[in-house]
Amino acid sequence: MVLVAGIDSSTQSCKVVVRDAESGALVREGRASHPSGTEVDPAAWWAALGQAVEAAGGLDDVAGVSVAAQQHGMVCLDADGTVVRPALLWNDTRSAAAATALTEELGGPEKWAQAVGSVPVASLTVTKLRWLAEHEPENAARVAAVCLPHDWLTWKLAGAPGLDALVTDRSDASGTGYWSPSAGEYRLDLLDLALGRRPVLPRVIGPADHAGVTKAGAVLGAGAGDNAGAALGVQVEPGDVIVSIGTSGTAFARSPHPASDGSGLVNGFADAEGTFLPLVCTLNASRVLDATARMLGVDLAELSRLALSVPSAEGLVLVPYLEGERTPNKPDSTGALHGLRLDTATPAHLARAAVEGMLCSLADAIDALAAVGTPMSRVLLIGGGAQSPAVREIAPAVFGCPVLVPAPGEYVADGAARQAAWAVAGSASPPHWGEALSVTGFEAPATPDVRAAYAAARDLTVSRG
Ligand SMILES: Nc1ncnc2c1ncn2[C@@H]1O[C@H](COP(=O)(O)OP(=O)(O)O)[C@@H](O)[C@H]1O
Ligand SMILES: O=C(CO)[C@@H](O)[C@H](O)COP(=O)(O)O
Repeated sequence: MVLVAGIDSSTQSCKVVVRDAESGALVREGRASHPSGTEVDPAAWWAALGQAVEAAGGLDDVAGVSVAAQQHGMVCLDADGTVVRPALLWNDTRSAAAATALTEELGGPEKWAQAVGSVPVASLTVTKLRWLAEHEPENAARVAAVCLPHDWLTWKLAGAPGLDALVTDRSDASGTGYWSPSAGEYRLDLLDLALGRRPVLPRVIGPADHAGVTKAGAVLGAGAGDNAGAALGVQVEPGDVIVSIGTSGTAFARSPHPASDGSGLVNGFADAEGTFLPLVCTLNASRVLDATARMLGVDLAELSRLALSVPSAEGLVLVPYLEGERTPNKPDSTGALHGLRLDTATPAHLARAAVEGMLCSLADAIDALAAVGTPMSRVLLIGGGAQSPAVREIAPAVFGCPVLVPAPGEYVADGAARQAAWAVAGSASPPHWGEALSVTGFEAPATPDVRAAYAAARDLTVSRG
């Protein structure tokens, strides 16, 4: 049996799956936690990857490995390949003012959407480089190469062979803000605009190309951004919209055409199969449930039970912008509770409002995807938050359509493993694994009143000052 491994280095943890390259059958798996915070020393990801690999029984017997990871994080290397400063993650909002300035300097949001498919917000790497140039000029001067979390981990797995060996893939390059998905080329002028010069950038290789070999001789795949990895892992079909509830909330679909949305709501990313992946991303998803459970002094299972113990939050609205927000672009916002009455001041109503508020922000994300013409025939719910019974049952009511939940799994790591199998096989398209995706369907009458109450409340927030 030929084995392949897939790695998901996500915001909260590192997950490794080892699968049969031909059938896709799961052979073994492992995971390890990442530190919290919005800036992280990449060494912590490398240590977690080592632990997760060990928990998965090692990689000495695999023929191929690919890494998918959280997108956008700025990893700066000096001329010796040493990390210059802790990586600024996708959910770090300190570069919000840089995003506004860059947007104006190029001539407005529409110009950026045309240039690179996305309008700068604090999440995009290009804004983090501008922040570095302005706030840490000494560190900026030491930067010899800039890469992303998955690029850096792939390079480490290859033995960190020199800056010229850095590679990335289309999906993650498309989240930098200096690579054009429609042209398939870096926009070095935008790198100049942000940083004032042009450090080494990873070479962008094709979806089934080889990024090198590991010490043990396994082929390294190109890797991917985690959402593109999930699309590969779910074996997404035309018309599928994937909604992922992890640290980030995302809604995305594969598309044959690049997206360009001057409103900034939709990111016109590339996917990991040679086409495109229009995507909307929020900063507040599963952690809204974690935080509400903490406030109520209960675990996630009890939070879910409480949320389902009342038929509605009865006008209580939780605006979920606890980390500020990316979509809509409100980096300085805070969360809020509106409509509180004596009779709704109960743990059950608060639990319900948290689930509904988080889902309403994702319903807005689905609407934004629809507004750029994304075909939608079914909605699939994945990510850690999709394990919550309350999320599964309330999502179809808030989204106003049936929701399918695939069997629990590590779909990002699975996508990376499928890419590794593709790289090993050298075939024209990725291998088809197994039967049709096993899903459970959830349906509920639509609750437009919940969306309306949320729409009336979502802008009523105070800034974090
Ligand atoms: N049963 C559950 N109910 C609600 N949330 C859950 C449940 N199980 C896991 N989660 C949430 O999933 C999140 C982690 O999901 P994951 O998709 O791995 O995130 P990331 O990819 O951002 O690291 C955590 O915030 C955790 O609270
Ligand atoms: O910024 C984005 C997508 O644009 C996020 O989706 C990150 O890629 C982090 O993903 P998770 O760790 O939450 O899965």
